[in-house]
Amino acid sequence: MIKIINLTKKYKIKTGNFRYSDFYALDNISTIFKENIINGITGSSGSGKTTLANIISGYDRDYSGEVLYDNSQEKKYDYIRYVFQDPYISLNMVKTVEWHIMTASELNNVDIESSIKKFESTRLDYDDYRSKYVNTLSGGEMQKLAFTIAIIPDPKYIVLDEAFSMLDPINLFYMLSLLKSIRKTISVIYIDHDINRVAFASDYIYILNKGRIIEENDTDTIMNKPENEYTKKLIEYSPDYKKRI
Ligand SMILES: Nc1ncnc2c1ncn2[C@@H]1O[C@H](COP(=O)(O)OP(=O)(O)OP(=O)(O)O)[C@@H](O)[C@H]1O
Repeated sequence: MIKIINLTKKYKIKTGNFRYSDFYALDNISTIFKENIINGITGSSGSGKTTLANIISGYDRDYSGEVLYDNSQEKKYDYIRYVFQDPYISLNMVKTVEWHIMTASELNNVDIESSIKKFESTRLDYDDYRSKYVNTLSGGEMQKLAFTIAIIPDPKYIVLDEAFSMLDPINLFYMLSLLKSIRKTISVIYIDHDINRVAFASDYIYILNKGRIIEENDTDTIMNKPENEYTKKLIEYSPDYKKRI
């Protein structure tokens, strides 16, 4: 279980000559991200989703408040893995798919066969892709490879920050279904600015607005009986063919 207590991330913003003001990207938030489910986080652009992902994954340690992993401030090496929206960050463009799968397997002491199975669970055929260089893959294929590498060590949690943003609806459906099938072994924190996609994938939803969790609840309650006006607006404005302008 990941627990955050009074988590605050503050930036100093320059407002003039020698004048600064505080900007709270995360403003005193406390919650729990449960195990064995898909925890969905959504909210508008700039609401703090990536800031939160960076902190809980351990990439950003400059914050106040606490992040506890199974009630401890320290987390084991393979406790949590992070998949960024931009696959260029985690992949080596001049290496092959095979190099990535082999390297991730060796580094994590995982047998290659099981890593290949994970690659193929994303609906890409290993023999077709193994000798391809990453810089020849499509954006969606790169995102699938980045996802595979993150799940190779079987982490307890995986954080996906808009990690499937380059996939077409059919491949997105497959990947979200894959998340549902692995959530009992790898708990998921799924971040997406589209509330419909989050609702499709998640068991439980957190709504972020201006650095605060303004509402959290199980998916059906959030979508059918939202309490907060901002949540209602997110649902209302989400693209829907029947409401087209
Ligand atoms: N280095 C920084 N200095 C000042 N402000 C920052 C810095 N990094 C992020 N912010 C601000 O923090 C807020 C939260 O940013 P964050 O990237 O977490 O938003 P987000 O919800 O992930 O947005 P998006 O969906 O657009 O990616 C934004 O208003 C952003 O401008």
